[in-house]
Amino acid sequence: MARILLTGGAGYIGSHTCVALHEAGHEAVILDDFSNADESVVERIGRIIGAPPPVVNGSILDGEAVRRAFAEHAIDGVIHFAAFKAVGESVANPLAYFENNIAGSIALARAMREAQVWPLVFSSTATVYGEPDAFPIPETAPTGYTSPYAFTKITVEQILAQAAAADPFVIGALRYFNPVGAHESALIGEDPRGIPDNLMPYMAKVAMGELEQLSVFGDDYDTPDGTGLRDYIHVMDLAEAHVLSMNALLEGRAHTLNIGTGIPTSVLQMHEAYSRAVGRELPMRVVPRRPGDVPRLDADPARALEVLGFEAKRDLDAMCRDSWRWVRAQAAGWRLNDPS
Ligand SMILES: NC(=O)c1ccc[n+]([C@@H]2O[C@H](COP(=O)([O-])OP(=O)(O)OC[C@H]3O[C@@H](n4cnc5c(N)ncnc54)[C@H](O)[C@@H]3O)[C@@H](O)[C@H]2O)c1
Ligand SMILES: O=c1ccn([C@@H]2O[C@H](COP(=O)(O)OP(=O)(O)O[C@H]3O[C@H](CO)[C@@H](O)[C@H](O)[C@H]3O)[C@@H](O)[C@H]2O)c(=O)[nH]1
Repeated sequence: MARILLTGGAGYIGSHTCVALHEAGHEAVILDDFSNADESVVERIGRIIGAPPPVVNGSILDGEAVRRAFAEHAIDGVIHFAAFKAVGESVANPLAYFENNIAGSIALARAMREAQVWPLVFSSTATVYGEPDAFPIPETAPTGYTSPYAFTKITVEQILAQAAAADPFVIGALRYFNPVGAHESALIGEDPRGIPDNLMPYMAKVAMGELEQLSVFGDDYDTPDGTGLRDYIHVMDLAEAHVLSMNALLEGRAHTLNIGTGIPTSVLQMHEAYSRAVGRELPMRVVPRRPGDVPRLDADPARALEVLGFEAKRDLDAMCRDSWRWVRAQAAGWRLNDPS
C-alpha cells in the first residue's frame, strides 16, 4: 500500500484515479483548489470506495497548503493533475496558463524536494506532438506546440527531466490522447462548464436536448470518411494507467509514455456509436473545419504495454454508454445510484 497525493484530484481524471488507486490497494489524498471541480465530488468518490478521501483544500501555488499536505499525510508519491486545460483560453490568456501550469509545477516540485518525496506522475498530452505526419505516433516523434497550453505541457516535461538529473525525482510523463466516458457507477464523470468544446460532452448535451445538434467540424480531411480521427480512451482505463505508472515509479522506473488505445475513430464513427448508446440518431450537420484542429492524432500504445503492461480494455461502446449514463445521473442529481 502506498499513499499518493493527487493534485487536482477532484477533477475529471483525478477523481477516477482516486477510485483506481483504491481498487489497487493504495490510498489517495486530494490537493485541489476547486477552481474547476464541484466540492460534492469528494462525497461521491466516497460512495464508490466506501469513504471520502482526505482533502487539502488549496492551490499548488500556495507553498503553505502543499507543505501541509506532505506534513499531515505520509505521502509516498504524487500524481500531478492540477492545471488549466482549455486550449482556446490559453491563447487568450497565456500568462495565467504559464503561472498555473508551469509555476505551479515548479512550486510542487520544490515542496516534494523539501519533503524528500520523489515519485511524480505528470499529466501530459498528445498535443505535445504538434502536427505529426506519421501515424500511429510513437513517443520518439518530434514534439512541438501549437498553443500556450501545449507549450506549458512540453515545458513542464522538460523542466521535470532536468530536475530529475539533479535530484532523485522519478518521473512518469503520461501523454494522454482523448479521455472520455465516466465511472460505470455514474457517480463521477466530466462536468464541463458552459457549452462544451469537446466532442463527447457536446454530443451528450445534444442527447439531453440541451443543444440542438452536433456540428461536425469539417468532412474534407484526408481521412477515410473526411472527418477528424482521434484516439479516444475510457477515463477508467486512463486512471488505471496512472496506478501502473505510479507502481513503476515506486520501483524506481521512470518513463515517458503515450496513453491511448491505438484505435483511430472518426467524428462520424463517434456520432454513430453515441447515437447507438442513446438509442436514436442524434441530429448533426457538417460545418467548416475548426481552426487549429489537426486531421489525426492516435497513439502507438506499444511502449506503454512493454513498460507498464498497460492495455486499454474498454471499447467505444463502453465509453459512450458510461458517458450517457453519467449525464443522465447528473441531471437527476446523482440519485440514480443513491441507495438512500
Ligand atoms: N481532459 C483531457 O482531455 C486532457 C487531455 C490531456 C491532458 N490533460 C491534463 O490532465 C490533467 C487533468 O485534466 P482533467 O480533465 O481532469 O481536468 P480538470 O479541470 O477536471 O481537473 C483539474 C483539477 O485541478 C484543479 N486545479 C486547477 N488548478 C489548480 C491549482 N493551482 N491548485 C490546485 N488545484 C488546481 C481543478 O480544480 C480541477 O479539479 C490536466 O493537467 C490536463 O491538462 C487532460
Ligand atoms: O463539437 C465538436 C467538437 C469536436 N469535433 C471534432 O471531434 C474531434 C475531437 O475533438 P475534441 O473532443 O475537441 O478533442 P481534441 O480537439 O482532439 O482536443 C482534446 O484532446 C487533446 C489531446 O489530448 C487535448 O490536448 C485537448 O486539450 C483536448 O481538448 C476533432 O476532430 C474535432 O474537430 C466536432 O466535430 N464537433
